[in-house]
Amino acid sequence: MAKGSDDTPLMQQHKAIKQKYPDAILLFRVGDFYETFGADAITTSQVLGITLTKRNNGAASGASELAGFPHHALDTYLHKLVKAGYRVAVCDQLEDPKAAKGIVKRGVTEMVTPGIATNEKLLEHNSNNFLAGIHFSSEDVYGLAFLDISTGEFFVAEGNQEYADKLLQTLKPAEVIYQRNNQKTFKEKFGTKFYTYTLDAWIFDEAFATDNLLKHFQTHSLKGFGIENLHCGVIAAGAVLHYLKETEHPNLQHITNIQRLEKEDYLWMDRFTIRNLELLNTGSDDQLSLLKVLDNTVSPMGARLLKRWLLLPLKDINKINERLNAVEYLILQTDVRKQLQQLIKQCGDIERLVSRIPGKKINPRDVMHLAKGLHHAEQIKKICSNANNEYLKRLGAAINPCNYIAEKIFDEITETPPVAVNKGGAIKNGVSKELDELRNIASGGKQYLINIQQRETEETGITSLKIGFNNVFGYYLEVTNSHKNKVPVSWIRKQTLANAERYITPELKEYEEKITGAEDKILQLETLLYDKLITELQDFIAPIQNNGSVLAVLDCLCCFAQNAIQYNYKKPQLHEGFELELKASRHPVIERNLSAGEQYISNDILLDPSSQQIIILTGPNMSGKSALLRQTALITLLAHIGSFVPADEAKIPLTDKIFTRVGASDNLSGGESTFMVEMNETASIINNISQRSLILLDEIGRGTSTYDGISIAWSIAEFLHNSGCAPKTLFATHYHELNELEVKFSRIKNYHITNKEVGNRIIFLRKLAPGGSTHSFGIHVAKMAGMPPQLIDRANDVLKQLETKQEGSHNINTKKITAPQMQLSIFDEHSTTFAAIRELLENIDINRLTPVEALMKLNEIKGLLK
Ligand SMILES: Nc1ncnc2c1ncn2[C@@H]1O[C@H](COP(=O)(O)OP(=O)(O)OP(=O)(O)O)[C@@H](O)[C@H]1O
Repeated sequence: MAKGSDDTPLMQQHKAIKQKYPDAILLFRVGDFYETFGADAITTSQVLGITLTKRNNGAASGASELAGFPHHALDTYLHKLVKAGYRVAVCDQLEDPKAAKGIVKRGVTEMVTPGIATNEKLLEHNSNNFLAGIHFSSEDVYGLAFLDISTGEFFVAEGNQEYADKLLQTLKPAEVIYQRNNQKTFKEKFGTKFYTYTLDAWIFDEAFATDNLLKHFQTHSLKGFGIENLHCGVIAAGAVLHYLKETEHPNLQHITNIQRLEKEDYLWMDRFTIRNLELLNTGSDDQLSLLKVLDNTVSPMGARLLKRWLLLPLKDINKINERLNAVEYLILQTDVRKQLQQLIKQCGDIERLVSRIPGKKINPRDVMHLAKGLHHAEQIKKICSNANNEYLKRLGAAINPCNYIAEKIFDEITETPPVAVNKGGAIKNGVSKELDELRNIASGGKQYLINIQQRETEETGITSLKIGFNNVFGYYLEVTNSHKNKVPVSWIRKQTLANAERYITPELKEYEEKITGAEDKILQLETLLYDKLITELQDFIAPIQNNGSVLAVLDCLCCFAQNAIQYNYKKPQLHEGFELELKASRHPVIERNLSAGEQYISNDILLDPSSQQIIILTGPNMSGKSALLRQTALITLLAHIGSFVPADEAKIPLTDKIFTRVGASDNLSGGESTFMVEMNETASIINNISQRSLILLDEIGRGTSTYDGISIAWSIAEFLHNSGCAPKTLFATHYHELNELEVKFSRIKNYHITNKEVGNRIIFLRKLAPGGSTHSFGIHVAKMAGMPPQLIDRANDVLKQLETKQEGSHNINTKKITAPQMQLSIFDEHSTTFAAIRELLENIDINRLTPVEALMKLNEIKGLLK
């Protein structure tokens, strides 16, 4: 504390602490309030909508801004500040103010930031809240660590920029920390959407990081975790642990493991694919995502795991089959599944409850919940051990019901304990002799007061005599004015009310001291006993946490079984060959979105690298091309997470990567409609394909002029065909010129989606059929839109000319097209309408015209006719 300062001692203390946390809002506990001062107060009052006042700090500094709120409202206000993007340091009183000599000792007990949140209000129960650390090496190697402090899950990974980006986009950390001098690079490589915080360079040092990890896990090497050769990953993980300590989070005993996220273990989907397939979000609230359709889990642990499974599908056929077989068993054994779901549901969020044990933030009600959860876990263990399925048996064996501590909790904690231990009544009778005695005194003392009241009433004849209590002078005897004259002289008057007087007696005071003394002692003793129990509970963190992970897996398996029954999904056959064969397959999300009475038309799909590697898919707008492409990818993905699939039969080859690319104009709402983006995205496929990849191209090339688009689409298809690794590809397009590819390349096949014209209407049959379609669908749609027949005839005419020209030359000049034979006799050649249409047509540069623009031009012409 600076001597000679004119600030009050309290403000000097505030200044000294604030200096250590300059970029955080300091919530400074003063009595029953958390106060903020100066700039912090201005921000806090704005964010929380609380009053901003001034406070006199001492002679020199004058007045400073002040904003505060009662201490019991901390949870509510803290999460608002953090949600608004602020870092908040909570500064508490570190000693009992009554016992303090001079100014109360204060210190920051916790720093809360978006990535380090344990408060339920800041967390979504079905999503992880990851803090990520990222380390950049001089080569293209990135080390990443992801830690969810609210569950104890800790992952580490290493890879190139694309992998780093994919993990960041997939796990969506709430906060990313990295080295201060990498600020520019981080923004260039990963964008500006993440909440970030930068740290000093010295923290990103391998020896320092290794030391941090070894100390934390209390091991001699990192070999046991299989991460010792992930040099950059270890640095990132070490930095994350350091950051937790720096932000006053020393109690990390629930972080018991660190897992390696190996790129090669998972089916790869880049972020365009995750977005295009609408796995997690659709961009519209009333549309379902795949996750929403699939998520019938019954616990938050299961919901969080399902999300991870969806984003990181397996590539190991044995592990996938293990899940599929367990799901099959749970479908057949409905009772087993229902019992498991019922029990898992009652267990609560074990992972998040456990994370509150190390800092002793777990309350008596949570502890009781945990003990009940352990009882349920024991029953789950029994059910799984009796199951006729190896994987379920193994999962059952992994559950540890921790009987000792569960029984101890049941023995010591009351059936319905209070939320806060200092409210009293958390510890059962019979746990401590001393506590029982004190409770007898407290309740016996109260009885004694009742006896005094009765005795004095009889002796004095004051029939209205009452014993009451207030905080100013404790217990008192209250006498209404009509009985005032009967009051004995030995009573001491303390208060006069409108119609009564209040008195105390020495006897009353004596018992009062006994009672209140006992009550204080009871609370102290209960807190002590509770604390002892929690200390013991700390030894069980690892097994309880492991139970949480096992329950999450069981929840997901039961959920898959339930989905299979409810949605009529079938077991896929994973194989190590390359053919993909689906019988009567459906789109899992669209079929759930259909209105009553509508039915999803199923389709057979075959992709075989030796004969039908690439399918060119044509069909009118809205016929179902994109749906067919996506259902192929989604079924492949579902099979790789161990789920049954929406198809009567599905032979799925082990797949290493799924790529989907959508032609730019489909992405207009995402603000990424440039052709450049489309080409960038497609280029990354070309550079990453393998024999086991599945590629979906939806109208690639349409972001540029027709001829450019066709040429690019053509050459991409040709490249994929001749690439040597024969990746399976579905290519939806409106360019029926691409049907020519089938003639030239042996493994490219044309398919179309059927439809039927009935009068003025088009009926979508939505069946996949061999052969390309040759229709000019744009003109067809114009006809459906009600354009005049003459105009449609003329459009067909122009189209024919264009097609003839195209066959002869690729450099069509619209100016050279023969002037139309005027059939639009309704116009006088010299009329203004005719002139306007002519000018419009002459100004069209067909080379640059996309199909959508052509439609809009037709619409413009129609407008001129009115
Ligand atoms: N097999 C099907 N059964 C029932 N409805 C379907 C089917 N396929 C698609 N649909 C419905 O048709 C709509 C349009 O499908 P989709 O977007 O796949 O058409 P598209 O041919 O790709 O159209 P465009 O060429 O305009 O992009 C879907 O949103 C869905 O509601």
